[in-house]
Amino acid sequence: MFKALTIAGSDSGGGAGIQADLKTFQELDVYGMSAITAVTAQNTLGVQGVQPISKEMIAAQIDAVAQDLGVDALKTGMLFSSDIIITVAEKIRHYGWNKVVVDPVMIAKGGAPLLQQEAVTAVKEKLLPYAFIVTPNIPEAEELTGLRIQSEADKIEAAKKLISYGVKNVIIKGGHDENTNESIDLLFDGKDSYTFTSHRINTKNTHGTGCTFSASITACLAKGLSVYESVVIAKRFITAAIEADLELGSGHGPTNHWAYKRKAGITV
Ligand SMILES: Nc1ncnc2c1ncn2[C@@H]1O[C@H](COP(=O)(O)OP(=O)(O)O)[C@@H](O)[C@H]1O
Ligand SMILES: Cc1ncc(COP(=O)(O)OP(=O)(O)O)c(N)n1
Repeated sequence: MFKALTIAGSDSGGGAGIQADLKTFQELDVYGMSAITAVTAQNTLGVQGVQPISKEMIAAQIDAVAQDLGVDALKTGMLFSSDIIITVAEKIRHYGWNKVVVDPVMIAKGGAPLLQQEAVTAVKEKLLPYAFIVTPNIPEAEELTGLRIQSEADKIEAAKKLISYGVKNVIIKGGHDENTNESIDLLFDGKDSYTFTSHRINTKNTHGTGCTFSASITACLAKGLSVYESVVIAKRFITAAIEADLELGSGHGPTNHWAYKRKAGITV
């Protein structure tokens, strides 16, 4: 039994956040656990409300999981404030967890802020030193490094800067690079870089792609796969999930978390 923890926000619409993470863990045969950092009122049209959880309650959720169930790997998603980031980083340090995937969630697809602007420094200084893998999209990588990203060389430069903050591996995702008909994710391990390419799927239903991708990586790390192997599986998982997108709601619909297993012919 492999176990993964997500420390992230709740998306009432079920497409992103904790809900996407737990669906992904389940589909990849990993037992999923959660520490909720914020509750959002959210659907495919956008975010209608955000209520952060107190840092004491977040710490209590993490302790409850750590002290009884155990954690093989964890991911962080929406962390909202500096206080929450510092609380989570302190728990990661305390429990000595090293399979830590940081998805530095900043802004939802509809434009709603999921991280306070003044908390960007806390991500860099307090959380990234504990990250085994960080998975920014292009705007997030630009915000964290202050660099403009327009080419593969720019992605490598930005990845090097992120490594200088103490991260072991960087994946800069290509979903926002709409100048190409491909979606190219770049992995940099501090020495070598690797690209993972899929055709760009023409759909508006990409709500929760980043959460689902980072949760897939976390599940694979929990099972003992290498970083490279985990990204291979995560890319297959998210591509299948976007290809078989769900026409739910009237805005940006969620991805299809069943698709990867169904593609492999596994049905119940
Ligand atoms: N239209 C698309 N077609 C194919 N893959 C996509 C598409 N949009 C996003 N992806 C993939 O989904 C994952 C999440 O990327 P991205 O959308 O950049 O993250 P985020 O949701 O954090 O903004 C990456 O693996 C990326 O390549
Ligand atoms: C509660 C919550 N967490 C994270 C996100 C952002 O998810 P992401 O996978 O980056 O997808 P989009 O917001 O780009 O659709 C969220 N919306 N809600």
